[in-house]
Amino acid sequence: MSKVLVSDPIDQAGIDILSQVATVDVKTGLKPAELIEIIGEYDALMIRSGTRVTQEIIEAGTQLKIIGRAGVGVDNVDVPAATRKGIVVVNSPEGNTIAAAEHALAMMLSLSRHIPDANASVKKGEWDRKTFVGAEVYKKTLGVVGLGKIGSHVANVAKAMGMKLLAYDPFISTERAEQLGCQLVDLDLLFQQADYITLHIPKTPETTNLINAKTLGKMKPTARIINCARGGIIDEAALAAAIREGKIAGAALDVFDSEPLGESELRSLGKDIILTPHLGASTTEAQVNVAIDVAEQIRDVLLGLPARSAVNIPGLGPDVLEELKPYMQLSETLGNLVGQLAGGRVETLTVRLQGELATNKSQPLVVAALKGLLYQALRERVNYVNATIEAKERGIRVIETRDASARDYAGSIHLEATGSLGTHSVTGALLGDKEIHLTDVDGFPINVPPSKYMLFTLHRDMPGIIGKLGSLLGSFNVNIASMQVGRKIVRGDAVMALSIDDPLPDGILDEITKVPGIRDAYTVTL
Ligand SMILES: NC(=O)C1=CN([C@@H]2O[C@H](COP(=O)(O)OP(=O)(O)OC[C@H]3O[C@@H](n4cnc5c(N)ncnc54)[C@H](O)[C@@H]3O)[C@@H](O)[C@H]2O)C=CC1
Ligand SMILES: O=C(O)CCC(=O)C(=O)O
Repeated sequence: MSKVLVSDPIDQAGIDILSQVATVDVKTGLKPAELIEIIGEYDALMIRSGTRVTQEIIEAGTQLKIIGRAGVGVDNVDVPAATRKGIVVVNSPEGNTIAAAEHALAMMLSLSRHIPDANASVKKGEWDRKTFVGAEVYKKTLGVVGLGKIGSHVANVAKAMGMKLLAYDPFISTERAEQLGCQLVDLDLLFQQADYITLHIPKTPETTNLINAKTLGKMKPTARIINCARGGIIDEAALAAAIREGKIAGAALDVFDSEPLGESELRSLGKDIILTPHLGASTTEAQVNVAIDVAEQIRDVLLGLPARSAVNIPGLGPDVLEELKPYMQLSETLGNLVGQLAGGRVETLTVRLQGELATNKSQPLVVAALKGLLYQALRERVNYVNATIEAKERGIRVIETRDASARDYAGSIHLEATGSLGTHSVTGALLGDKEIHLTDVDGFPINVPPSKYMLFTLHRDMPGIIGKLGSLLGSFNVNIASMQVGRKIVRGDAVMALSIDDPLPDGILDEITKVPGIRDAYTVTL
């Protein structure tokens, strides 16, 4: 049974899902050295923002197949190091969207009305109504930096509160911004005009210290900044100075350059600053959502299935993935089969998507074909993450083609592998209840479901040949489960596909090719 380590607190709903397929150890608060010491035992690691998964930890995770981040940001995971080792990194892109958006909105209102300090004052026994006079958000301008999932929800609610909305996000369209009631503007204009600025962007080289002494200098003295995105987007020293000097009115921060927040001037700015300990996702609902979302993906990957929100493989929406999953399995099976037929080193793999599949996203199907192709060489070390890199490193040239006119089956995949021992091709489709069928081998039409052990022969279509092969296999105690011949013309060349119950004993292939009329024989394990 697989083993999963959960190294940050996650909801029991996630543990229950993981327990369906794995032994789950929950060990929170581990020091890096302690994690390095034990990570080698585990197939999967599930974290929140508390665990920093460094290259060292990834190197020590010799069995690791997947790292699951129960949340959005994966900046606490060395994703390139994981990718190099073929480890899938998954997150929960939407599970805590509402929680984070509501936290940002709560921060904005709390900051405007000094709620935290007023509350603390009353709890101390005071009744001070003068100090805590606030400002309304109604008819004020909110500048949303990053109009993704969280930024969009914030914009929607802020619009309902009567705020005027400006947005800056270089990666979204004017139409999308307009749908959300936002005017898309450049950053300078947003800084100059906004009464409130809320950040909903990832931390990247471009966004690091986006809010600095210079940009703070462009803002209104009444401006307030909310950061529930990532620490490091704001230069904290510059922000503290700007508030202290009255260059802006205040800030509400949930995230910090270094967490937990240590000694910091930010703590001494009174009612003009609100600080929360990275609570954006800390709602019961969000924690259930992210735990289930990520645990399901870990379960799927441990069962050999693709993950729906992997950050280091081609991104696919859950709907698309659901539709594509059976075809990915088809493509992988065909890749494995054609790799074994080709035998030696494959130099070129041609992937042709046919019929209805011709209009589909090809990248996941190509990756799946490569995963299958490389399986014999790399076994469990090849996966959806590293298949492309591994193929590239082996110098395998990949050609993608499409043929929408191929109409034998609704959608089919044709793979052709050319290598040191020649060229072989296979085609497959999903029939009936999405069952994989091989529909062509080396240009000969067949219709067989693949089985674990198979034998393929290339022979002359002539009387007696099937009987001779059957007797030969019988003499080696090999039981044939099914057999089919594919031929183009009577008494011409033909292919025989046999499903057998056990692997072929050593030496039998040579005997098979000695049968008059049989030119070649290939044994395959799928
Ligand atoms: N405080 C907390 O507990 C939580 C924080 N977060 C953080 O919130 C942030 C936003 O998350 P989502 O909305 O889910 O992400 P998202 O990916 O849906 O949206 C991010 C948006 O930022 C935009 N963007 C990227 N680079 C930009 C740039 N240089 N300038 C302006 N816009 C840029 C993107 O186009 C995208 O629209 C992330 O940093 C995430 O880690 C998310 C959940 C909880
Ligand atoms: O796990 C958490 O509480 C932090 C959430 C977060 O920051 C994120 O999802 O990006």
